[in-house]
Amino acid sequence: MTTESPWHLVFMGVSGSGKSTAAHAVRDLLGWEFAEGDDFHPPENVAKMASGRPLTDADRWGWLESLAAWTRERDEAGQPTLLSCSALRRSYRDVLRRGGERTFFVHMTGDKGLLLQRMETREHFMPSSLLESQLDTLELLEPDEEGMVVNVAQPPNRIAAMVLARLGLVPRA
Ligand SMILES: Nc1ncnc2c1ncn2[C@@H]1O[C@H](COP(=O)(O)OP(=O)(O)OP(=O)(O)O)[C@@H](O)[C@H]1O
Ligand SMILES: O=C(O)[C@H](O)[C@@H](O)[C@H](O)[C@H](O)CO
Repeated sequence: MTTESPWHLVFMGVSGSGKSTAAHAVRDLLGWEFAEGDDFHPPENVAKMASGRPLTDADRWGWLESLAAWTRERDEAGQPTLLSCSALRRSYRDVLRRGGERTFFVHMTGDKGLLLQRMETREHFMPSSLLESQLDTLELLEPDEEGMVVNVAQPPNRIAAMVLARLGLVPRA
């Protein structure tokens, strides 16, 4: 009997696009282990963003590697995962795909006005002034990348249901 590789769902998109919220909603349905990408940033990265300066590729590589390593560890143990990570560029997603064969990206999108409004009404180290550079850096999923696009202007439980339906996953009892 062959065992299929576990799924690794990465909720991607610019800051404030609702990655963590959607991932939590999916976790509530599936019970899979979840990692918040922001928690893996070294303190220098967080300090840089908090001071209103965007990260560079060089700032991001080590962080992405640590996320791929977290995923890979679980992949080898046969465990599916959920991760929130901006994964803005194709090359960043290439690193994350090393975490496991069945990596699937859920790209959270929304109008800039809505994202700004949501960023401004939450407590977070990321200033809304960085949204512009996040949008400039973003590279959309390419046709050969496994994933889907979801508009964040709908309730988290509906987003979660769409993700499960797309992958044929069934909520735990
Ligand atoms: N589907 C939704 N409906 C209503 N509000 C939402 C939705 N998704 C997220 N929000 C709100 O928008 C804000 C940003 O959401 P969230 O923290 O999940 O985004 P994020 O992409 O993980 O952000 P970051 O990458 O900056 O940490 C939060 O205040 C959250 O409650
Ligand atoms: O690649 C990046 O620039 C970072 O991941 C940011 O996106 C933040 O970590 C996150 O969005 C914080 O809110």
